[in-house]
Amino acid sequence: MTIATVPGLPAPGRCLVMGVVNVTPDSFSDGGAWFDPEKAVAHGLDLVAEGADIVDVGGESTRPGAQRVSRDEELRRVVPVIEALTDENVPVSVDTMRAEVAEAALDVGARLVNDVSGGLADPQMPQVVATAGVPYVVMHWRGHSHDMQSRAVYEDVVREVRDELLSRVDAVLAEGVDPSMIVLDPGLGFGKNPVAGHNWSLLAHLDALTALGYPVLVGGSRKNFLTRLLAEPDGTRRPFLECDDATVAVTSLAAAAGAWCVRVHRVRPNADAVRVAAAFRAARPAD
Ligand SMILES: Nc1nc2ncc(COP(=O)(O)O)nc2c(=O)[nH]1
Repeated sequence: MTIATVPGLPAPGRCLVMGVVNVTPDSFSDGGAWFDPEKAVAHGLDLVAEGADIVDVGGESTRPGAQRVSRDEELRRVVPVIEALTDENVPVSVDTMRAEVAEAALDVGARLVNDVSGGLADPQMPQVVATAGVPYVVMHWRGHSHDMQSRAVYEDVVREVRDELLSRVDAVLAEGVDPSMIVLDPGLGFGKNPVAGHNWSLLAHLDALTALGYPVLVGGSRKNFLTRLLAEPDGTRRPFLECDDATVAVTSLAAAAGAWCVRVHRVRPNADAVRVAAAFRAARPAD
């Protein structure tokens, strides 16, 4: 059982750990903590010291209901942070839906483009990625945050997410993106109804995506499906910042199921979890 690799990124024989640096005032679980560029850079370096293989830098909150930030504001937020981190040889991915932001990030050394819209938000994105020849995360997405939850309706969420991702893959391949550079992501929390269990269905059937032959990235860290699962008997939701232990459990499950990478806010415990999962997978006969 090998975990797929992506050229130009670490291939340590285990699930990778992508540490999150949101340079935003309003991301759902850590909004504002790293809005100051110096704090953002220091946090990124801390995440690498804790074991992050990649640092994901984003400047636009994608929490449900969020309004978009301007291109110029997004550029102002992420480019200096990415440049400072790449100057320290940190492998950085840029979390953006905008081709111009991706281009600017690649120009200052970002090594991967993480596009939550899978190329739907900006038709120029696939060409930017194809020209740069860098890994491209194509996440399942059904529209911008302000109304994405209205689209969280499925007959069969696993089949529909798989099929919609494959149609995005066809679209970006047609724009010249190299198939070896594509990473798929089920988009946990994006246009998925936590009450309907969509996120758990996708996690429990990750093989529907890993079987397609592309590396799979899973981003479940601190998300609503966890705050709901861990709610008090009276329904009071677990605070986001108290969902890091549950996130580690999700990491273990995803990595054991063959995920290429997990995207997390707390790195150290998840870096341990992917090593546990690698030992577990190595002890099982090849699937
Ligand atoms: N590829 C990928 N990127 C993402 N970017 C942001 C968020 C939202 O979480 P955050 O606001 O805590 O960063 N989730 C994902 C995700 O699940 N997958």
